[in-house]
Amino acid sequence: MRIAVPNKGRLHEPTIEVLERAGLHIENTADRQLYAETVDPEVTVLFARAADIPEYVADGAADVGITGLDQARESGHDLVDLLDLGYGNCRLVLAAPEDGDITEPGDVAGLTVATEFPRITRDYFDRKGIDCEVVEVTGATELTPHVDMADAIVDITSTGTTLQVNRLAVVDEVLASSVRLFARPDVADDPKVEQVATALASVIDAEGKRYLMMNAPRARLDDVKAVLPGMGGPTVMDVADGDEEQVAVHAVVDEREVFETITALKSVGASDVLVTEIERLVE
Ligand SMILES: Nc1ncnc2c1ncn2[C@@H]1O[C@H](COP(=O)(O)OP(=O)(O)OP(=O)(O)O)[C@@H](O)[C@H]1O
Ligand SMILES: O=P(O)(O)OC[C@H]1O[C@H](OP(=O)(O)OP(=O)(O)O)[C@H](O)[C@@H]1O
Ligand SMILES: [Mg+2]
Repeated sequence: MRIAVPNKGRLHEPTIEVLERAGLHIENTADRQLYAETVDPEVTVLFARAADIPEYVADGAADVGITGLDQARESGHDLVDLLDLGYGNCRLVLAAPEDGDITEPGDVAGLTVATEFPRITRDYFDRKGIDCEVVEVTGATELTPHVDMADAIVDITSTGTTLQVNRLAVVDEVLASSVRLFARPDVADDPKVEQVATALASVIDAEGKRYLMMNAPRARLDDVKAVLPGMGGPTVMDVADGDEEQVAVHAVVDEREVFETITALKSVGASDVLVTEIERLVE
């Protein structure tokens, strides 16, 4: 099975990291190599531009691909969105000069909109029944309203800095995007594809979770359990050195609850509390 992943740009590093954490270690990647093997002999990685990945998957050059939802939509290919990987979060927005007359989508009627996403943009205006001209550019879209190339743009924003620097204001949201695992419809149910999706999901599910280990007085076990918000019940084990009074307790806790939980645990007699990260969580 082949997975297409971004070869450069902002999605490259986090994608490699999530694959590594899912246990799909990539072997001997010389920079800019097109293909790489993984520790799983059945899984090969194909490096491609984020924008080309939907095409690679649709054509069968790869079976699944990791890229932004914006890229999948722009490609127009029918792909199955298997999993949200939770990074590359951004919005495609309609934006126009701050001090101009465009304050709602309808104001663009009869005018020109520049974008790197012509298909998404045309679909958006078609759905709204707004007639405007869409011109495709390949970068620096934010400049076009200032050089009389366009009246408005449809472009990616996340922090809003680029729009602000270019004195553009958001008029409407066109699409909320994040990085997804996509499959070609004919392989979406393939056991190997499901195995990869499960492994990647386990990484996402482990994020923001911590594993707590502690000793607790056996007599206060119910109090200890009561303050552990964890998933399901905690694991309780006898302590090996034969101290009958103490048990070892392990639990998975939301990262945001760790601080309060430790305070509460101490107050019910827990000691030697260890907090560790979780690499994967297969539910
Ligand atoms: N500012 C941003 N914040 C979050 N996600 C973003 C942002 N810009 C782009 N993305 C996401 O990353 C994807 C690829 O963008 P990126 O800039 O990494 O690639 P690129 O511009 O195609 O790179 P290159 O031009 O170097 O090939 C976008 O399609 C979008 O899903
Ligand atoms: O809201 P912001 O946080 O400012 O992010 C938005 C900017 O990020 C992307 O550009 P990128 O940095 O990928 O540069 P590029 O145009 O070279 O792809 C996008 O094309 C916007 O220009
Ligand atoms: Mg970019």
